[in-house]
Amino acid sequence: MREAVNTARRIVVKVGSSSLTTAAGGLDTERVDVLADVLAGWLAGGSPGVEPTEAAPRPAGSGRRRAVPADRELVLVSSGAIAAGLAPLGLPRRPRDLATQQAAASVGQGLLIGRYSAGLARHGRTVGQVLLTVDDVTRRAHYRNAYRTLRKLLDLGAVPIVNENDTVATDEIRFGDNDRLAALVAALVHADLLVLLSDVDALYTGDPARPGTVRIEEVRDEQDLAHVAVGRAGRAGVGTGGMVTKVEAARIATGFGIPVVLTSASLAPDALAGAEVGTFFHRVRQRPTARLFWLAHATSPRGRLHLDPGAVQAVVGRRKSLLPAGITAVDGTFTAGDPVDLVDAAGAAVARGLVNYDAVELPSLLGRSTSELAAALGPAYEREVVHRDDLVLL
Ligand SMILES: Nc1ncnc2c1ncn2[C@@H]1O[C@H](COP(=O)(O)OP(=O)(O)O)[C@@H](O)[C@H]1O
Ligand SMILES: N[C@@H](CCC(=O)OP(=O)(O)O)C(=O)O
Repeated sequence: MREAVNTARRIVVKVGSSSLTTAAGGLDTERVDVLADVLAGWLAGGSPGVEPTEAAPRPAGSGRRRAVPADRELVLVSSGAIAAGLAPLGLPRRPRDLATQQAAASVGQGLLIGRYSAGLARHGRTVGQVLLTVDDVTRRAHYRNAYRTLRKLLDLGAVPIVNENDTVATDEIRFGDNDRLAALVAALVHADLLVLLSDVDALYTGDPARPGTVRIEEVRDEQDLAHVAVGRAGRAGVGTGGMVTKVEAARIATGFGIPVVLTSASLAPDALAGAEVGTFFHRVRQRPTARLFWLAHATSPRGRLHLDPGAVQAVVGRRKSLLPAGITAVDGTFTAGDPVDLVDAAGAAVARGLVNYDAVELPSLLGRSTSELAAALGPAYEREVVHRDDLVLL
């Protein structure tokens, strides 16, 4: 039994397109219903899977509805909009071009959320659709807004169902995969557990279609992943990121202190009951503050500050603030307060931080000491370019 699963009170469950679609294409309504039953079972505090899963609708408030303890909260991140829109639009396979994907998502998202609404209503649960773009979880003002909406839905006892807002997301600003989005949502709501459900029951040492690969039961650190061939999306042809994005999502979540279970949708009842199925990623002990986590994983840097080797050593090795003297060049257009990357001589990003100057101010300050700047320009110029409290190492 997994203690971290059994004690989790607020969870984020992400389900992939491959677990929600039929072999012929289109939404597998039966599988959506089963998932809704399993999730409602977990919310009700019982052993999921013991909860009745009959397909027939049952009136809300009927005698069989369980009392709902308020201490369990669930956010569902569901893919499947594009896949669900294919059959209704007569599309034989997942389109490659963005416009057709957006059209399919537009049709499919409604069908998807409609089915979840009906499925969870059978258990007296209300769902709320939350469609997010990258900006909503990367820009700080939006991030707070997204948090407030999710928090309010949870407070009102609803189940937020999140997906990327595919119909407006362009190639440039797209997440493209919901695994990373789910990890960011888990961090956003301070979840106790992230559950990634796919069409494969666990992370394997290599492509599970090949003979000889074995299930990885748990991952404690990067060492455990050293010999794993993490591959792209599966044969179903509807998923996007494959294991690459799931392992990346697990890294993000565990780095925020959130353990992750990766398994198949069909094993979800066992996984949620704490059984040792799938792959369990242990949390990495050190938990950054929410603000620094946001800085490392959710922001898009607005510029780059090039550091000389001494400044890299000071910032990375000694955790010092970045001063103008150690900067050799500046790229990008940013204003004070924006996130920027600090890069070494080879151009590799070593840290990210909130900059204290506008981009236009910096060139004339580079290479000069703070005391020299203060004497020449006034005490306001004594400030660090990036303060160490606003810095996170990458
Ligand atoms: N090392 C691995 N272990 C498990 N699955 C893997 C591995 N490498 C690649 N895969 C593939 O990743 C697929 C799951 O990813 P994907 O198709 O994107 O699913 P989803 O739609 O659930 O996000 C599996 O079907 C499997 O074929
Ligand atoms: N937003 C897209 C999901 C893209 C995606 O991440 O798919 P998947 O790899 O199946 O989780 C959709 O709803 O179709």
